[in-house]
Amino acid sequence: MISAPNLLRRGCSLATTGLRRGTTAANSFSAAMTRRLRVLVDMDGVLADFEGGFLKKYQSRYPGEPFIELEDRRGFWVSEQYENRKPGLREKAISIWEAKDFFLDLDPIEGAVEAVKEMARLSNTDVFICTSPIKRYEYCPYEKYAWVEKHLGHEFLEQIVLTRDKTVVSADLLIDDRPDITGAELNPTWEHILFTACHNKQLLLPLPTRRLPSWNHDWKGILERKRSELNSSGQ
Ligand SMILES: Cc1cn([C@H]2C[C@H](OP(=O)(O)O)[C@@H](CO)O2)c(=O)[nH]c1=O
Ligand SMILES: [Mg+2]
Ligand SMILES: [Mg+2]
Repeated sequence: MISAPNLLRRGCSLATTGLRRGTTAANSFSAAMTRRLRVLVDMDGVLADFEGGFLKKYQSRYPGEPFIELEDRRGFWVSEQYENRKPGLREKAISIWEAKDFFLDLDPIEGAVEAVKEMARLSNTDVFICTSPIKRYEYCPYEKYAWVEKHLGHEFLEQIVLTRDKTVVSADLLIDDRPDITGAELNPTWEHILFTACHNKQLLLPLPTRRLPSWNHDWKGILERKRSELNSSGQ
């Protein structure tokens, strides 16, 4: 059994106050406390349609160049597959997401806005949007904030975590379309849930990686399973 001070340190909230007579302090504390679930939700490829937005702007800027249909996309990096298709396309691809308004104009992924708003309303649940800016920083960081305000509302600006290294952010779950998420922390606290995207749909995942195929699938079930795992392991 974890001690009450320990539970407090782990971020539990007091659901009720006061100890009832006839119960031990430890029992009262564990009954009265609820462990909050912290979920990181990635932005590009999970909330914002990076791949669809890229293809649309690429085709209109470079109408004479070959392009890759979304169903034929393979590998996380768009620029690598374009360069393999035709040498020189790497720079053209990069020019698309480095341009002004690329990140701001991205359409929301189907069901994402409703799902994340609903997730944030769940009790004992904290949701953060955890997203990596590109290193050309003229537009991208600003536009990511502006996108969140436009689609999720002003209050969601409190929930943004901008980082190039998601492994140093502590949480219970990270819902992200990138298959290989590595960084300075070799043992991130979160469990990665791979959000299915055109570039990762054919990948065979190393066990025990789990997928969320879309926002129309049972994301609540994934959160509830995690919540009960954490409760039963006493974390
Ligand atoms: C270059 C590139 C970036 N991105 C996204 C991932 C990062 O956002 P996010 O962490 O929100 O998924 C961001 C910077 O690399 O752009 C792709 O999804 N595919 C790409 O090919
Ligand atoms: Mg992503
Ligand atoms: Mg909540």
